[in-house]
Amino acid sequence: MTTAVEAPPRLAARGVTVRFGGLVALSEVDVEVPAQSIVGLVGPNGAGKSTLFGVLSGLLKPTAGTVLMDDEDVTAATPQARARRGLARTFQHPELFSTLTVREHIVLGYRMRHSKSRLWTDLLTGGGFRRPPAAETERVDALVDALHLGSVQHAPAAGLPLGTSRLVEVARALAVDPRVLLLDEPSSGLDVRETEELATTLRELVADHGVSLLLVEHDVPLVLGMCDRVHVLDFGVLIAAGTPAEIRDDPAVRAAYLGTALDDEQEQA
Ligand SMILES: Nc1ncnc2c1ncn2[C@@H]1O[C@H](COP(=O)(O)OP(=O)(O)OP(=O)(O)O)[C@@H](O)[C@H]1O
Repeated sequence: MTTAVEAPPRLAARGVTVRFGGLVALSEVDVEVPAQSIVGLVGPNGAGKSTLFGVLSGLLKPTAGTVLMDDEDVTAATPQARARRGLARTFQHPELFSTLTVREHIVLGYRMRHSKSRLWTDLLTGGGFRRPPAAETERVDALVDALHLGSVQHAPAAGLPLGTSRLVEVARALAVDPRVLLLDEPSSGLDVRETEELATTLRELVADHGVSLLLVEHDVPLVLGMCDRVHVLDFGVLIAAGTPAEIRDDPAVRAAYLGTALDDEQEQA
C-alpha cells in the first residue's frame, strides 16, 4: 500500500512572537499557506496582521519563532532572498511608476524574474529599441487578459482609478511567477463590484496558475467568501483557524468582532 505524501506548505509561520518594547504584537502565532490555496488573515484593528505580514515577507525579524518556505527555514532571509524563492507581495497603497504604462509595469515584473539584464531596455528608450522575446509578449498578454486590463494597458499609471491600480500591482507581482503572493488589503478602496471582480479573478488565478495567496483583509465577508482557510488574530493571539464555515460559527471570533462584521456577511449571503 502506498501512502500519499502531503506537500509541505508553501509558506508557514511557526510559533512567531514579536515584541515592540513591552508590547506583545504577536504571541506564538502559527499560520500555514498550503499549495494552490487562498488563505485569509483577519482580525480587528491592532490585532497584529501587518506585523505578521512583515515577518512573513522578511521586512521584520520575529523575536521568536520561524518562517518556512516549502519546509526550509527562511527566518533570517532578506525579502529579496525570499522573492528569489518565489514570494511576492502587494502593498496596501499601490506603488506604481506614474509615467510608465500599465503594460510596462507588467513587463518590468516579468523581466525582474526572467530577463534582469534588459530590465529597463526600451522602457527608457521609448520603445522599438529591441523587439521583446515572444515568451515575454505572450506572458504579458496573458496577464493583461487575466486581470482585465486590456482597455488601459497603454495608459500611464498616473490617474488610474484605485481599483485598476490594484489590479496592475497584482499583475506585476504575478509576472514574477511567484509561488506565494501576499496581498495587503486587496479590496481597500474598491467598490462592491470591483471587489467581486477582484475575488473572481484571484480565484481563477489560483485555479489556473497554481499560485497560493495569503491575504490580509478588513473585508470579512470577502475573506469568508473566497478563502479556503481563514486565520483570525486578536490582540496578537491566533484565536481561530479553519474553513470559512468554521470561522463563521466560532464563538471567540464572534466575540472579537462583537458580531458586527460576521452579521454583515450573513446579511449579504
Ligand atoms: N513599529 C512598531 N512599534 C511599536 N508598536 C507597533 C509597531 N508596529 C505595530 N505596533 C503595535 O503592534 C500591534 C499590532 O499592530 P499591527 O499594525 O500589526 O495590527 P493590524 O492588525 O495590522 O492593525 P490594522 O488593522 O489597524 O492595520 C498594535 O498594538 C500596534 O500599535
